[in-house]
Amino acid sequence: MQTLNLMLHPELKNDLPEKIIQFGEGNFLRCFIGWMIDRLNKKNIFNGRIVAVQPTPHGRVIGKLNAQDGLYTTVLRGVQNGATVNEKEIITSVSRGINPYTDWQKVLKCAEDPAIEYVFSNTTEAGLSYNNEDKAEMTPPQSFPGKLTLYLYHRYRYYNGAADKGMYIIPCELLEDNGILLKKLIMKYARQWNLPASFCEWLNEHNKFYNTLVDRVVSGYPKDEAEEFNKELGYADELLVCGEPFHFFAIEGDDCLKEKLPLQKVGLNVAVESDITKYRQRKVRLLNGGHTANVPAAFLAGLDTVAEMMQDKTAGRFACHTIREIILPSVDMDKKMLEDFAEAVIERFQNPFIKHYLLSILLNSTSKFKIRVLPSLLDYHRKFGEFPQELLFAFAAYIFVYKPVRVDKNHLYGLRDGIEYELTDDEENIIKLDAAWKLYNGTPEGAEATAAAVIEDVVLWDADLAELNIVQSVGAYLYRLDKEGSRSVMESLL
Ligand SMILES: NC(=O)C1=CN([C@@H]2O[C@H](COP(=O)(O)OP(=O)(O)OC[C@H]3O[C@@H](n4cnc5c(N)ncnc54)[C@H](O)[C@@H]3O)[C@@H](O)[C@H]2O)C=CC1
Ligand SMILES: O=P(O)(O)OC[C@H]1O[C@](O)(CO)[C@@H](O)[C@@H]1O
Repeated sequence: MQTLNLMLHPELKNDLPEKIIQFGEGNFLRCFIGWMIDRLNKKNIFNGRIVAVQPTPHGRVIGKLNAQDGLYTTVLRGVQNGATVNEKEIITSVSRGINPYTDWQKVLKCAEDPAIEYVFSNTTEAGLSYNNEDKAEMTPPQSFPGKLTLYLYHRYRYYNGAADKGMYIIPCELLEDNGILLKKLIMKYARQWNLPASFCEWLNEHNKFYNTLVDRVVSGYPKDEAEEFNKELGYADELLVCGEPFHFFAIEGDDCLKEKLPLQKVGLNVAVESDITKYRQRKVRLLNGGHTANVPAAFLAGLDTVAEMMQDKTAGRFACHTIREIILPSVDMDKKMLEDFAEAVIERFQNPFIKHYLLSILLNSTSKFKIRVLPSLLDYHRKFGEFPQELLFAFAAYIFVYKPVRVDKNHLYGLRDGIEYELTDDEENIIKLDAAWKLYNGTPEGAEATAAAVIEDVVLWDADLAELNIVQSVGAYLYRLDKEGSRSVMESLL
């Protein structure tokens, strides 16, 4: 089988100028930014390509990307507005990849190119951070913000701080106020490395950092189906990336960016607005909260993926009910906007092509519960004067998955149907949950003591939940989970 490249598909060659430098070459960026820029180019709008830079020394993508002349395939599969979507497309918006650990000068050369005005990134949440060991003399520094500092400093010097040579910097890492954070990190490097104050002024005045929120589930390379894809497409593509049709990109920005990068013009689901808080809240509460409120109970009921959860007669109905009837009304936002988003989330969760494991979602459940579910529990009470039983049960189900058979630092091992499973969370959280479960002696009083130890821990929740008087109810659900099992409790709540 031949590999996808320009020899195989010479008609895909284009000579569009490079306009974007992108830190990251992972699945998400290829199926989101690369795909969006391709959409623009195919409509003759942006007419520019992306240079992708590998963020860590251990990348395996750049070699393949260059061997394929920057080409790769996106496969978007799922149900959207009731209709089945199955779109396969060769993306031609990436010109080349650079490994900065062997070719740092090539990266700096891009900083000299006046046409390259945009920076995109997705280096995972871990990548948007400061590394004390980074030095200005390194070629390159380890961290992404360190690399970008030197990149921008090179551009600043090359153009003598020209006002019109600043960059549009659009990080896509899933962190609140990611643009502000990236700018802070760059400023910190500039100070730490004693770069001139005039460089910081240039950064401040002539470069724009945007906060964003990205949303699309990208499952990556379809290992189990690679053979079938190769046969169907007529070539082998090691960078083939699968994702869902749904996509949403919110950018906290102005009309200037809307005009320069007119993503909406080609029908992309993009919002460029002065405040993106509502989009973040909508996603965190309904999509991520929809996961965290339902996944522990579904996992305890013996299910393994989100699609399985949604197909299950009990867990699926329970998840839809919790999202539509409990979480949604708790959020203060335009009702129609929330309803549309909730229906889209339910459809996305039902996507049979995406294998999203419940155990992956259970990662760091304590902080997830605090940020994603607790606000819905509290807001519902504030608005309707009572606590929703579904979320009290969700609280109990979260505590129940942490019932340990043993713990090891930041890992906790539980037992489901006689088989061990592994959860990962902060070590301090694991210690607390482990200690709370030591209070359970198989009685309703023991379950209440366990619930109290978790709920009344002010550090876990950054709040004093004792005054809510929910311990008794959560304790009772905990006891029922132990005696009846998750499925039976869910059924009783429907
Ligand atoms: N796959 C998805 O559905 C979505 C993923 N995301 C986020 O995007 C990020 C990347 O996901 P994928 O592209 O699916 O994964 P991937 O494994 O394909 O790509 C990961 C990328 O991050 C870089 N990276 C990893 N650790 C790093 C570090 N410590 N410092 C700097 N760079 C680092 C890698 O070099 C690579 O470029 C994740 O943090 C994820 O939360 C966001 C929305 C959807
Ligand atoms: O609820 P979790 O575990 O964060 O998973 C959320 C999923 O939704 C996304 O936030 C979609 O944008 C992805 O990062 C992830 O695949």
